[in-house]
Amino acid sequence: MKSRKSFLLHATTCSRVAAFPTSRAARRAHRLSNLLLSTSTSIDSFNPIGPPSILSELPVGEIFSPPSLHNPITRLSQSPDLFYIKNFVSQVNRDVLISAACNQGMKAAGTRKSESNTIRRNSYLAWIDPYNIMGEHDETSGQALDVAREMVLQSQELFVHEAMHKVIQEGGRMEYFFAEDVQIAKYDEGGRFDYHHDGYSRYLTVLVYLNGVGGTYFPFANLGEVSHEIDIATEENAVDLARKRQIGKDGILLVGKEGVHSYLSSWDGLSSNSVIEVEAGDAIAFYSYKPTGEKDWRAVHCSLTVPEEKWIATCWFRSDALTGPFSYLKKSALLENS
Ligand SMILES: O=C(O)CCC(=O)C(=O)O
Ligand SMILES: [Fe+2]
Repeated sequence: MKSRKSFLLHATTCSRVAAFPTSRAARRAHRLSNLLLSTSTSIDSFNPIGPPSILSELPVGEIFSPPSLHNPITRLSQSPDLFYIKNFVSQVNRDVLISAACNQGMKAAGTRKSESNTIRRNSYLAWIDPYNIMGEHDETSGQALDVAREMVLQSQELFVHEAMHKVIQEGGRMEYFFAEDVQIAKYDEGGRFDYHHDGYSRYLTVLVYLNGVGGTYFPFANLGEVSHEIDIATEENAVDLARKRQIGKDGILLVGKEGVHSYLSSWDGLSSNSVIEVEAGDAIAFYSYKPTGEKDWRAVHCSLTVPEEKWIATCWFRSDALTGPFSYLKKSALLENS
């Protein structure tokens, strides 16, 4: 159980290590101890870079139907947090995104770590800026902007924690997150994206299957609260541990029209909880950081080698403040002001 005692422990540890001016830190510590007496929300259970309250309380396997949307959301995993959204983007809108990406000319995918890519194979990218800052577009890309903007707004409404938007003064708003441009990715037959963490302060990912081909695999999904080697892993051994997991038995594999046989050589040990069927337009949302602001290696995932052309659209939400070195203190401040 997360107790008040553990709150105290963290609060003291943080103020000792952080290079904040002492007087300010002392005032903060004082306010934090008052807070401790006045609220039942503990710093450990408060996670603004996790799901909003309504979703964080949803048990694994249960469905939530948001009033504003016809699309039910199912929780697939807790720790790492992973959700599945039925029919998130309509066929017309999916076609718009694909056409706009083709018109733009897709570029072979690199990663920030290397241009000559070894972790991605046969995959191509285009980016759509929902706010069209560059200002020029033809008709197809004009429609794609609207679709991308809708996707970002819906995603943030459903999956960004309420504490990440603050009203600062009457009418004023402060946001502790930002959305990247929407990425459209295409994999040719034989394409894949090896195990990775989405990284770079990307704490929330919303990924839409545009043509009904899946292949996304989360090797550590549903590990639950039990501690595991992955919790003390470094980036390199997180990938090694991921490779030891058994697809179809451990974690969760999202499979589309290509069928589960595309990824499994044998049906032995196949567990029905470990395979989720997706259709074109469905989406997943997952969170990649721990409440402390450190990377959560449980969120490592990949796209397995796909047997046919695959299209996805992805929106990443970032928070430099809450995933940076002082994230814990900033989180405390958010809790204090909430
Ligand atoms: O293609 C997929 O299923 C996963 C893609 C992914 O993990 C990424 O783009 O970061
Ligand atoms: Fe990813």
